[in-house]
Amino acid sequence: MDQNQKKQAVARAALAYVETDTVIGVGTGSTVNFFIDALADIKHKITAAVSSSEASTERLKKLGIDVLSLNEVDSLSVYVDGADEVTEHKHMIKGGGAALTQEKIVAAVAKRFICIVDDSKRVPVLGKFPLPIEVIPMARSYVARELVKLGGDPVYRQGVITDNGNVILDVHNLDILAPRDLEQTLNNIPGVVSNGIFALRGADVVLTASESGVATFD
Ligand SMILES: O=C(CO)[C@H](O)[C@H](O)COP(=O)(O)O
Repeated sequence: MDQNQKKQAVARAALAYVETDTVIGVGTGSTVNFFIDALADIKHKITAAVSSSEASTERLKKLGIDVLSLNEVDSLSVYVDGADEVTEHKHMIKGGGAALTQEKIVAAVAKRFICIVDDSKRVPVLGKFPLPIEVIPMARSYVARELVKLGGDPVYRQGVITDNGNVILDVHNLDILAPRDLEQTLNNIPGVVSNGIFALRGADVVLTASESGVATFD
């Protein structure tokens, strides 16, 4: 089974968490793209979707799935998204696709966060994957200096502008042993819009695809 087959298998497994006649939240990335494609087969089951990126919105609409803005809904039954890393505590690093801020907002509204990954994303401790941080452009150098003080090595993601008009710093070599504390600390740096640690609101269910099938961890 190659990585794409694993992504497809875990994406299909997430369909079991889609509740009838509800609005669902949809994440961003290659794993979620398989989920969107699978969702198209049961699109009449749901009322609509709220998307976390322009890319996912475009894919959902192309497949005939109604997309609402988050301001039009009070709640989401479920939010389905991938991750760059996930631990046994269901803490994640996200933002490899630069959509972390909208992902965090849409996830916050959802009753349940279903994280869909292949087994390459499961880690004992977060931090091998460089931590994405979305930053207001004029604060980039200041925020980078603050990140160095915290022991990180920030790298400006050249040529990437987020859907919110901001830039991304990818922080290497951060010690993420206390993810909830670090998530809060990073949020408090002026100029940081959001950071890719999802621990204060982690996943509720992690579905992991491996050679032996899809495992559920809840
Ligand atoms: O956080 C994300 C995008 O901002 C993605 O969920 C994360 O990067 C995983 O992507 P993929 O499924 O392509 O590996």
